[in-house]
Amino acid sequence: MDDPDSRVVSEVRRTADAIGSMEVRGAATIADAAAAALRAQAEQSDATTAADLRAELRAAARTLDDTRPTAVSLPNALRYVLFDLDGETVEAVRDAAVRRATEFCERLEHAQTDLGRVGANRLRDGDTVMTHCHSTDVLACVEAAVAQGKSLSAVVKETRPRMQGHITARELAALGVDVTLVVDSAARRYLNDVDHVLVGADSIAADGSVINKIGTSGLAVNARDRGTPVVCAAQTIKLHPGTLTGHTVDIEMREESEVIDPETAATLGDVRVANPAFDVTPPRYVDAIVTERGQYPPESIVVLMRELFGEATAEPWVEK
Ligand SMILES: O=C(COP(=O)(O)O)[C@H](O)[C@H](O)COP(=O)(O)O
Repeated sequence: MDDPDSRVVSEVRRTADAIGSMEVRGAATIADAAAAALRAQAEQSDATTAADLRAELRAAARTLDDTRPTAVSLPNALRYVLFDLDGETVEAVRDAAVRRATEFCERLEHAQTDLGRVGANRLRDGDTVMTHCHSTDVLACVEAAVAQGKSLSAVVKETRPRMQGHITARELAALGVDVTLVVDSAARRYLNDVDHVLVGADSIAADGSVINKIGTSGLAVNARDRGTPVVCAAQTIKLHPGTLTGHTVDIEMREESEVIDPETAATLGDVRVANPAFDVTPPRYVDAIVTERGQYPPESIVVLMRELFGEATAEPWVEK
């Protein structure tokens, strides 16, 4: 067979480009798109042997995995779809991949709904939350609380440099939440007025650290100083199995041009621009991690991780 990389279908390449350019963004949305892309690879492949189709699916998974490094939901999605493709015919492998991908996307949706119900229990009628970036898991909590008849307000950080706070503000306002948008540096000023800081996660490490949009850790430290509880809404797809065996989470560095346009940068002289996309909030600054399986103090998340992953962190798209 020719090089399996050359047989990756255009839908997979388009999805990979969309994830890399952040047209598709946010950990859960990325996972959903990646699973759907693998399904497309299985459906559209013209491989003639089961081994060829498996090699193609692995190549597609590598293409998707090479896009953004921090959200573990992406490799977790790929791992889920490629878990058990041992069939002896093309049809058997195709059916298994399509079934696993479909199942993954359905589970993701249900998990978010269940997580929303768990998170909503923390929110009381009349509460104000502060958000950072845009997280569909956070939105699910607020949406469930609103569905329970609670009236909520939100202070929304705009989240430089990509301004995902604008998406959050729009979506919360559409739910009927009373929204105040603030610049990131105004967050501390408003922490006395809020009842909860509510953030999402791209990865959760075995020690309970929360890896989320840059600025989360500073917000959490300030919240602790003010006595405001910090809650992280994260489906179990955000649990990072590699951290069980001591690996750290790779923090994505993005383009300078997201921070400052090249013309303005040129007027500054010899200045370097750094643009880390995520940071690590240590568990001592996080009060609870809300998952679809209930709420956990960050220090006990490792128990759930062992239950879900065992000690196995094999990556089936890496050729052995
Ligand atoms: O940090 C971000 C998004 O960063 P980016 O915009 O760089 O992808 C979100 O808080 C998490 O991904 C969780 O999102 P969700 O709850 O939707 O999975």
